[in-house]
Amino acid sequence: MSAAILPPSKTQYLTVPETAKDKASLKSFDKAEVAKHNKEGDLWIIVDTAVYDVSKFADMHPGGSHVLLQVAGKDATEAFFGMHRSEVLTKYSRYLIGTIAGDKPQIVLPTNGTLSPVPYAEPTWLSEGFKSPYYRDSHRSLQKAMREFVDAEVREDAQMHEKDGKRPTVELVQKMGSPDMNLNAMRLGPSKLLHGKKLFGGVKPEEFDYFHEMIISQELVRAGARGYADGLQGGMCIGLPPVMNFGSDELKQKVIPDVLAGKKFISLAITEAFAGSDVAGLRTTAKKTPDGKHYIVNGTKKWITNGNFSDYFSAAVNTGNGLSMLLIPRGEGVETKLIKTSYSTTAGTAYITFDNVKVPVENLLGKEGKGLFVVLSNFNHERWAMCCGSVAGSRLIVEECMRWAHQRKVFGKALINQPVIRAKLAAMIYKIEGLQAYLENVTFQMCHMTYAQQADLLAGPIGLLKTACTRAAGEIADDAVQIFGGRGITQNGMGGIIEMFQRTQKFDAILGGAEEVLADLGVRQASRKMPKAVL
Ligand code: HEM
Repeated sequence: MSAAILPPSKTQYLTVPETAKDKASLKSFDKAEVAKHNKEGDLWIIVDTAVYDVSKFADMHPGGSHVLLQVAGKDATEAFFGMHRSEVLTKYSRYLIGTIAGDKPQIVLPTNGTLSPVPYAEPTWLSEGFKSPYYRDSHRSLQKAMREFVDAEVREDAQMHEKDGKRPTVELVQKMGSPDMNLNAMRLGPSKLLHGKKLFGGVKPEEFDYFHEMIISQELVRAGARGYADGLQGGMCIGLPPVMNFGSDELKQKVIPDVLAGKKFISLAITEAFAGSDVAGLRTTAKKTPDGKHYIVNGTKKWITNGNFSDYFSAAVNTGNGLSMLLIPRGEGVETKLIKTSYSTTAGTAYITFDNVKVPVENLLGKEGKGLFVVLSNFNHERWAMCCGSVAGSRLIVEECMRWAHQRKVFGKALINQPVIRAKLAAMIYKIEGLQAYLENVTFQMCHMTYAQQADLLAGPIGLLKTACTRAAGEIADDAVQIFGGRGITQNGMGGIIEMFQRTQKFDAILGGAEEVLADLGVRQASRKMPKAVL
């Protein structure tokens, strides 16, 4: 891998008046003119040199009209930024009527695709002045394209469905799967599926590596909706690889193109109420019919991501001679119902019952009784992908805390002036910086190892990395809530992202292998490689 050392993509920021839809209609006022509009029904305020006529809005203001009347006709900048995210200004720009003549706005807002200027909000390789040996031009162009795509097309859908609990918009998934983007296929890592395809961000199929995949995962996290992140093809990322790697050619032909195009949906159905990480304890059975042409499947599955809207289930079943993997299409005898978990039902997390489901033997994935191998074969990749998301999620929290610590004033000064707050920020920062470096090292190894080498050498390190990520996420969530106070446990407003994170960070500590199991795996693997000679 060549060490391309390029400057990060340019950032672009606009002042609030510059983002107004109808800039031409904005007028120029002096402060004395604004001061005249200081009562109910005629209420103007100034926020960062922009003048808002909130006369009609006052009664609808979620914080009440009283607080607005207190600053009527005045500069309310400080009061405003103690209570709101800056995005509120663009969302309500319809009340913007002008600017204060001669004053220069201080607040700037990012345009779509922009890198954050907040220190530690971006990984080192995207921070101005820093270098990294891992990333080439194609990584940078993909990152830029992904950031723009998430800002322009994913975030709104994510925020809407995180709240209403409905599945991610199918048209968006189909767009991601279109021949112009092929983003769904890219989310499955470097594979034959990419050959000859046009890839998003101008990446050439032959240069696509795990760093590209990491960029996709980390950028999607910036939509700030944990349930939605799993809802948006989380099932495909783990449910399709068993078909890709162990299905017959006919099965692949039938299933893969439709799933990648977003016409059909798939999930991985392993866990049961009876068994989570203990895969050997599964009770779903598949018995062959006397003519040997079908399996009859009976049993249940629980916590199946995307299960509620999936057309296919890559399911672990007991075939009497051990565990086997079977692709079960939705049909007679398959029932799914939503489970309400701590995150949004947009993820489609389901409880599934298989009641005498007839499945053709051709749907067997791999060999009968050798399903454990199929299950294990994608575990490293799945866990590594979860690490990518977890680190990016934690980083988003650091960004939020940095902003808030500088914005929020208590006891007459900004929070950042309190040593106890700085100590919490320091602990957050060194955790994410350490974890991103750890992740990049593991990713680099993945890029340079065969599949067999990865299985031999990386299962332990990835298990430990995932444990480190999720332990850190727990501590970061805890510190973030303390920094945000009541807002950290309130879903709307300033602390919304913190609240979401503290409520959902545990998903990564449980899904894809429980934290304790993976930590133990890491040490057991190391122990197995311990040379006798040094004892
Ligand atoms: C252009 C002017 C304003 C707009 C469009 C606006 C909009 C909003 C919105 C959308 C919320 C809901 C929470 C959120 O999404 O952040 C809110 C809450 C609130 N606003 Fe405003 N606001 C404005 C000005 C002000 C000013 C000047 C003050 C104080 C003097 C204020 C005080 C509050 C308070 C106290 C809350 C409740 C916060 C909480 O529950 O923690 N607002 N405002």
